[in-house]
Amino acid sequence: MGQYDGDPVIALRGATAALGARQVLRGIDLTVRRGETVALLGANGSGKSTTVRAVLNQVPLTGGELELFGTPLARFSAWQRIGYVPQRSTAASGVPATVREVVASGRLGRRRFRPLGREDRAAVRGALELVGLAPLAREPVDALSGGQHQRVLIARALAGEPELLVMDEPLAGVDLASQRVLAHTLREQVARGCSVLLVLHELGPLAPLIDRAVVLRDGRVERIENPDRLHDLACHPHGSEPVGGSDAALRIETGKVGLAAGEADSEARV
Ligand SMILES: Nc1ncnc2c1ncn2[C@@H]1O[C@H](COP(=O)(O)OP(=O)(O)OP(=O)(O)O)[C@@H](O)[C@H]1O
Repeated sequence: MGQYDGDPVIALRGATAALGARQVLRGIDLTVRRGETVALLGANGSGKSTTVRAVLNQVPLTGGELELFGTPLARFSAWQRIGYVPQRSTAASGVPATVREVVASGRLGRRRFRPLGREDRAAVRGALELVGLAPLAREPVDALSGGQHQRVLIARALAGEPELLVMDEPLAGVDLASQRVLAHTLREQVARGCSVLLVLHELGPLAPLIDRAVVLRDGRVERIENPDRLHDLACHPHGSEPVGGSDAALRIETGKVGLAAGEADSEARV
């Protein structure tokens, strides 16, 4: 953690999106800079997953702009630079596969259907070790617990050696031991310069790793919290105690961050 004057790896400005007939994102500004770890918080249905899926181009924007690694979405194709751990999914697909095979599939974007080379094998091995699954590498994924599945999905994302890691509720259904493994893993990723965007309900053991928490409400950014407030947020993740009142404009970090509803500042490091 420290100063983040690096280039934005995610720059989402004024993003709006709909699911079916429902307007789900109502003007989201979100910037994640190189080396930064940003948490998206908010109540159920506030739009966290949709924001993440918009960043990954899984949900089309109806308005606003998205740049990834400085490139407008329409021209962006380097998806192998991004590792994604989806929400509450399982690594088992019904097709028999070992832990190692699932993790190795995270190299597909890098090796473009060539057989696994030495670098690929080293990356897969490293990812398995990082999440503590090396001893289970040959096990069928179907035989794993929920928390172990989550570790497989994280290892799959890490195997691609991403520059940006996007995780949707990586702590969901994960015991404390696995949460600590995840905290260790994230720390390692950040140490090698990776940027991280993660959806969380509770900060838990990840709290010390978070540089900024962006709290969503009803498809908008309600407020942003810097590390000083993260301890309180760990106790009140859904903003039961808004700082300065929920309508007040919070001035954080550079002093440019206007957070009152409808006051999203495109300069803001939101
Ligand atoms: N396929 C869909 N069609 C219509 N509305 C949807 C669909 N999927 C989600 N929504 C609605 O979009 C809103 C935002 O959903 P989203 O999953 O982004 O919220 P979230 O903040 O990630 O919630 P949670 O914490 O429960 O995961 C919710 O009100 C949800 O009901």
